[in-house]
Amino acid sequence: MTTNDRTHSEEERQGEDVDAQVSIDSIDHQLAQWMIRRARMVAQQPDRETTQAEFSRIEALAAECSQTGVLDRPMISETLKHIASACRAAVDSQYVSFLGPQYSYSHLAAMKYFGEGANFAPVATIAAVFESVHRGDSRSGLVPIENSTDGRVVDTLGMFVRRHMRICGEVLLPIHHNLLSLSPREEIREVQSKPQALSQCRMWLAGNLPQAKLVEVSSTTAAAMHAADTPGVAAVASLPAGRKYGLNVIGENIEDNANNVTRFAVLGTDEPEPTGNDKTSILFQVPHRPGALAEVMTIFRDQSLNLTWIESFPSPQSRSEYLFFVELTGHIRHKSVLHAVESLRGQTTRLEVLGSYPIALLDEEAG
Ligand SMILES: O=C(O)C(=O)C[C@]1(C(=O)O)C=C[C@@H](O)C=C1
Repeated sequence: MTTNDRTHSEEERQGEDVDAQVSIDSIDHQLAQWMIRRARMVAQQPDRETTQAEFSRIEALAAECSQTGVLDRPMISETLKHIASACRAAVDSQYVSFLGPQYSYSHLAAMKYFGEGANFAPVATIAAVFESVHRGDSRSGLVPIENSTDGRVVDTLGMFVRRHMRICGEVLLPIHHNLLSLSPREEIREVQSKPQALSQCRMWLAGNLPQAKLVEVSSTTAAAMHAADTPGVAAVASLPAGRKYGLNVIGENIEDNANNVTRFAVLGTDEPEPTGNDKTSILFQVPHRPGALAEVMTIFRDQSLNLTWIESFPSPQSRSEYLFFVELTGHIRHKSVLHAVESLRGQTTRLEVLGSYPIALLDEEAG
C-alpha cells in the first residue's frame, strides 16, 4: 500500500463518517466559512506566493484528490483556482485588462492564467490593454500575440514597437470557433468577427456560406453582441459568448485547422524566477546595411541558443527598416542568454529584453 493509497482510504473513511453526521447544508456552511478564512489569511500575507506558483500547487493537489474517483481533476483544480483568485481579488484591487467584452478568447485566456475570480477590466482594443497597463490602471494585461493558423497578431506587435512594455508570462489557448446567430443558416447574409477569427475559418465560411458578406469588428464578442441585435447577422465567436447573448449555435468547431491555438502574452512588471523551462523575448533593430541581421544571428548560434520565434515588423520611424522579435529558450539569468544580450547591445540600434518567463504548455501537454 502506498502513502497515497493510505491517505485516500483514510479520507474516504472520514468522508463516510461525515456523511453519517452532517447535512449538505452544513457542509456548504463550512465551505463558505473556510473560504472566508482563506481570504483573511491571504490578506495577512504581504509576501504572497505568485498566482502561477499557487496554481501549480493546486494542480498537484487536484491530481492527488481526483484519485478518489469522486470528482475529476479539472473540476477540482478549476474550483480551487476560482476560490484562490477570488480570495486575492477580495484583498487586492489590482486589475487585469484584456480585449473584451466578456467571453472573448482573450477573456477565456485571462481566466485560465489568473483564475475566474480575478478583477477583470475588459477594454475595446489591444492598444487600450497596453495603455491601461502603461498608465497603471491595470497591474497586468493579456494580449494575443500569435496564432497557429493565422500567424502573428499585428496590433500586438505594433504596440510593443510603440510602447515600452514587459512580458511576464504566456498562455496557450486552443481556439474552437462557432458560427452563432438568431437566424437559421439559410437566412444568414452577414458574418462578423475579428479579422483573425474570420481568417482562421476562411475555408469553412467559403464552403458553407459563400454568399455571406464578411465584416470585421473589434472582437469576437463584439460580433456576438451585434448578431444578437440583428437578424440575418452571424458571429464567429466562443460558445460562452454565444450563451451570454442567447445565440443559437449554427456551426460548431468551424476553424479550418482542428489544432488551432492562440498564444497570449501576459503584460506586467513581474520578473518571474527561472523555472528550468523558460523563454526570453527580445525586440531589436539592426543598422540598415547588408549582413547586419546575419551577424546578429551568429550571436545566438555562438551561445547555442535555440530560437523558437522570429518575426520582422516595419519600423514606424523609417521606411524600409525593420524591427525583429525573437524568442529563445532560456532565462535572462542564464549566462548564455545574458552574454548574447550583452553582445547584441554592440550590434543593434535598439534593444529591449521584453522578459523571461515560464514556457506555457497546453493542458494535454501538462498532463
Ligand atoms: O476577439 C477575441 O475574442 C480575441 O480575444 C482576439 C483574438 C485574436 O485577435 O487573435 C484572440 C484569439 C483568437 O485567435 C481570435 C481572436
